[in-house]
Amino acid sequence: MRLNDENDEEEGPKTMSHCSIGHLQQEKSFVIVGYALTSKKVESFLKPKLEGLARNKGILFVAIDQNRPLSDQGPFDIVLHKLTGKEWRQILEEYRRTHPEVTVLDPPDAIQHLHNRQSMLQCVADMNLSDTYGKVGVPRQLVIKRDSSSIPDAVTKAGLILPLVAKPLVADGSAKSHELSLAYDEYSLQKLEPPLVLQEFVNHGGVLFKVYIVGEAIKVVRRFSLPDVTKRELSKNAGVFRFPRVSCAAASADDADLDPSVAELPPRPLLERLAKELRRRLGLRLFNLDIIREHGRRDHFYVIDINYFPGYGKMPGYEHIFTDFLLSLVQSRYKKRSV
Ligand SMILES: O=P(O)(O)O[C@@H]1[C@@H](OP(=O)(O)O)[C@H](OP(=O)(O)O)[C@H](O)[C@H](OP(=O)(O)O)[C@H]1OP(=O)(O)O
Ligand SMILES: Nc1ncnc2c1ncn2[C@@H]1O[C@H](COP(=O)(O)OP(=O)(O)O)[C@@H](O)[C@H]1O
Ligand SMILES: [Mg+2]
Ligand SMILES: [Mg+2]
Repeated sequence: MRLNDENDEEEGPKTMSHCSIGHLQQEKSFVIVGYALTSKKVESFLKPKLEGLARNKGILFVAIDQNRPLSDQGPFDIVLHKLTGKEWRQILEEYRRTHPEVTVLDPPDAIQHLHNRQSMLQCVADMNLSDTYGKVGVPRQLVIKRDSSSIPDAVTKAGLILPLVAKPLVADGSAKSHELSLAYDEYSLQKLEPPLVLQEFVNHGGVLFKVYIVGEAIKVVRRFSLPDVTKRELSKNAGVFRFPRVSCAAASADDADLDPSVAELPPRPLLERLAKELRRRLGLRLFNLDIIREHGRRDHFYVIDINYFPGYGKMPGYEHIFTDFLLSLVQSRYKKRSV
């Protein structure tokens, strides 16, 4: 059943009462997706084109009111969320327990796993993926929990090779969690505030691959990244340098005139294996990976970052991919029920 025609595609969201949502869900088999997102995320993700296409496919997005009990809202088929805080996590866990019929995208404890830059990459390290298409690993890294004066010794003991990228251990989406630095010598790292992850910087030709995952769908785009650090630069420089959010701020590198050996996308079968295994190990369906290729080694890849519910608004064709995914969730639930 279609609620509106193609011309209505650009229309904005509708506010609905509990009663009218229930009516739409039951009578016209609409899929009701409750969402709890920041206003920034609503703007970048829930664009009129997505909402219009969704409505034409029988999906309605309904804002969750955080000031009212979740159980009093809906009924929802799917809950889509990206909010932080212990209180919200508890609300969601309780809701999942009392509403097993609702798909919560994604489970809070699985998301929590990505909020620490050590546990985030552990699954990739454990997989140790290596096949005819290539090798996927993580850069060598060291966690400094406290006492910045111990850093030079710890770096020497661990045998980490400079330069190092210093990243806040916590990756909770706050501005602070994105304040990264590049260190040319280990002594200067004493200036930084633990808890930190110190990661070997891998030269990768200044381009990274953003691998977006939406359920079983995978989409890869190129982004500009930090330039390579030469041996000469390393020997001439000392200190730690804060760097801005390069990949986020930079324009897409998809249309740039790049060296083909740098621009070549990672092999599709390798990404498919990686995504499938990570979906299973992480228990997540909505995430992206930042992947780099070691400069000059065609089939050596490193995952450097994993983000929950990333900026899908920048993923080409996300409206179709996302709505198909939402429908597939409901269909697989329906199939399970009727077995
Ligand atoms: O806002 P956007 O569209 O830039 O999305 C951010 C992502 O950008 P990208 O997917 O790389 O384009 C961004 O990815 P990167 O940090 O660039 O790797 C994060 O996923 C960010 O979420 P959080 O701050 O880590 O919770 C994302 O921010 P939120 O939109 O989730 O706040
Ligand atoms: N080990 C690394 N080697 C080379 N460049 C890196 C490395 N780690 C991070 N970077 C660069 O720093 C950027 C931000 O790091 P990332 O771990 O993705 O943090 P954030 O979660 O803030 O996006 C990356 O997009 C990439 O350009
Ligand atoms: Mg990143
Ligand atoms: Mg990140």
